[in-house]
Amino acid sequence: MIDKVFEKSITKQFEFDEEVASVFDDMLNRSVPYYKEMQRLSINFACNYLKDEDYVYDLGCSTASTLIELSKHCQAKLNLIGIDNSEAMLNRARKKAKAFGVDITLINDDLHNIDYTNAKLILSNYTLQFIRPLQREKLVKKIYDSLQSGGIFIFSEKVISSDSTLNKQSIDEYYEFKKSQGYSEFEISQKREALENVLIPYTQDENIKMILDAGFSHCETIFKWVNFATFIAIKK
Ligand SMILES: Nc1ncnc2c1ncn2[C@@H]1O[C@H](C[S@+](CC[C@H]([NH3+])C(=O)[O-])CC(=O)[O-])[C@@H](O)[C@H]1O
Ligand SMILES: O=C(O)C(=O)Cc1ccccc1
Repeated sequence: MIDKVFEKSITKQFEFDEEVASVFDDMLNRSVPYYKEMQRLSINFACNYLKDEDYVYDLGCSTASTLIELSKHCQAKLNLIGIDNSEAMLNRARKKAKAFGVDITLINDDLHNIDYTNAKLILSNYTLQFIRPLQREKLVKKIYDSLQSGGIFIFSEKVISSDSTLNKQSIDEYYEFKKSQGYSEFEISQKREALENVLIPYTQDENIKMILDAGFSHCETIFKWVNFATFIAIKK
């Protein structure tokens, strides 16, 4: 279904409710530049590290697109676990996983409550940005502690620039992208307002610092388009 959520006047903050879930795949494809390419790269890099019986967790799995694609592209027989606290998203995830014949354990819970023990790969595309800063640092520490040695964490985030001029230019560039995807100026500004204080982006350097502070031995970006970045972090 086509995303028209922000065509009407909005009075509440952005939420992953039934209305958003019903158009979510279209929303993501039209709102995140190079979403499919970022997903393809996350999966290809992930597959380099995976072998049979490994545990893979997707934090903020939404409609399970990434886990379904991962299972199609990786040779290894994996234990796939998707976590999200939106039942509306998980309903769609269950239907899609069934339709594609992919076995995924889908858990409705807050990301902080999950035991990620023995994870080989933890994925989290465009989800940490919705976690409050102090909680975010805590979650990343938990991710680090749970990974096996040699395990990896791949995540994507909307980022900001610490240079205010460049930051403004990046926002302008992003709005041009959204216009090119068919969103009107009204929809763009409505969504920006709804996301205020809900989506809290860090700079690229802040993201890398958070990862290294948690204990990871290495972190770098494998993809970046203006203010959207994908990172890979490695636990020694
Ligand atoms: N505290 C939380 N606990 C559990 N889930 C949460 C929490 N906060 C947010 N979520 C969930 O995180 C997901 C973020 S969307 C991820 C896209 C996906 N990774 C994709 O590549 O298709 C990104 C976006 O919409 O920008 C939503 O489904 C929320 O319900
Ligand atoms: O659409 C936006 O304005 C964004 O900042 C990215 C985004 C995409 C999908 C859900 C939430 C935020």
